[in-house]
Amino acid sequence: MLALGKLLELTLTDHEPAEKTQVTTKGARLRWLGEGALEVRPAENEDCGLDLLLSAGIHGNETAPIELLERLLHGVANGKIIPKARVLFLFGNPAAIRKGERFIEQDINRLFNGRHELSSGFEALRAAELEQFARVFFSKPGRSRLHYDLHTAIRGSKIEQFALYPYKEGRKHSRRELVRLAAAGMEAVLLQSKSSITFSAFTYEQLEAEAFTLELGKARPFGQNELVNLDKLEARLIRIIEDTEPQGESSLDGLQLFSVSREIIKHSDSFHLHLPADIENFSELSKGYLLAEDLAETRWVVEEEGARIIFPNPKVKNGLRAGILIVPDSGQRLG
Ligand SMILES: O=C(O)CCC(=O)N[C@@H](CCC(=O)O)C(=O)O
Ligand SMILES: [Zn+2]
Repeated sequence: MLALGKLLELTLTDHEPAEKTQVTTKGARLRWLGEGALEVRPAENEDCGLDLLLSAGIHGNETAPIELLERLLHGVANGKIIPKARVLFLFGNPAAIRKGERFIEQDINRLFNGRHELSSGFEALRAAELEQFARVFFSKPGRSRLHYDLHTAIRGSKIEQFALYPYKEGRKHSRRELVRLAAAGMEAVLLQSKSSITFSAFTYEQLEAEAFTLELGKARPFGQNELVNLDKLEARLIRIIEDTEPQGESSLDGLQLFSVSREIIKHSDSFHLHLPADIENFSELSKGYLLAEDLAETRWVVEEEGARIIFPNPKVKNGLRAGILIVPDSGQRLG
């Protein structure tokens, strides 16, 4: 196995490899770009024209996606996967991965799209660095751009694997990408309805990539992910990397669509969320339900028909989202 194929080991031991570029037996080029960042280039004349960014470990305790990227990279490094796409592998928050924590000082996934400039500390610096890796990677004109930012969730979920699709004014969500996600095992897609400060929102809004946050199950420590079944996603990612996806797929069967109705923002320490601590993602909330209260008599009451809650978290810092209210979507506005 080429030393650069062991990106996770290098990252966990905070080690800089002596050799920064290596070539696989199949002619693919691996290039170490910095901590937790490795670019794969297909052999000469093999390039299918796709630039694929795969990130994981934006939250350090979300290990199943990190293990998945590690398997893919091993496959490339030992010649079992023959890349036709350019691929950038990124482990988002190395220090947090080493500690097995979601973050050290602050959540990196709230520091993109310029937010890092308003902050300080190493997570702000890392967010700027991740933006720069992505910006350089997606700077080649005339190529397709795809970004999957892989996560696992804090709590259990009625729908285990789903994607969040960022939003940009004037840009339509792509039906074709949803077909791809369905084939990759995603059971639902949440269409965002406003700009955001996450990594996938940055690559979608600023770098013209098709970009998604993928939620793949419940977060557990390394080696304890047997309940997170990533077989379908892994098989699809290998097909994307090798450019062997089937032609003419069009089915969205089994894929539920939702749109984001509102983000619940925690404004102060007085914020109180009226949900049981063990509530699952996608739990339904009835109209009229008092979901949360905050200072100055702010009340969050469910007004939407068919509303469900995801990512409820009253422990976030003030000013950040403490949950997302979603509603079923007919898919009529897909492009
Ligand atoms: O389980 C939770 O509450 C959070 C899981 C998680 O990390 N989700 C991402 C979603 C990013 C997005 O909105 O695209 C996050 O909160 O950063
Ligand atoms: Zn996460």
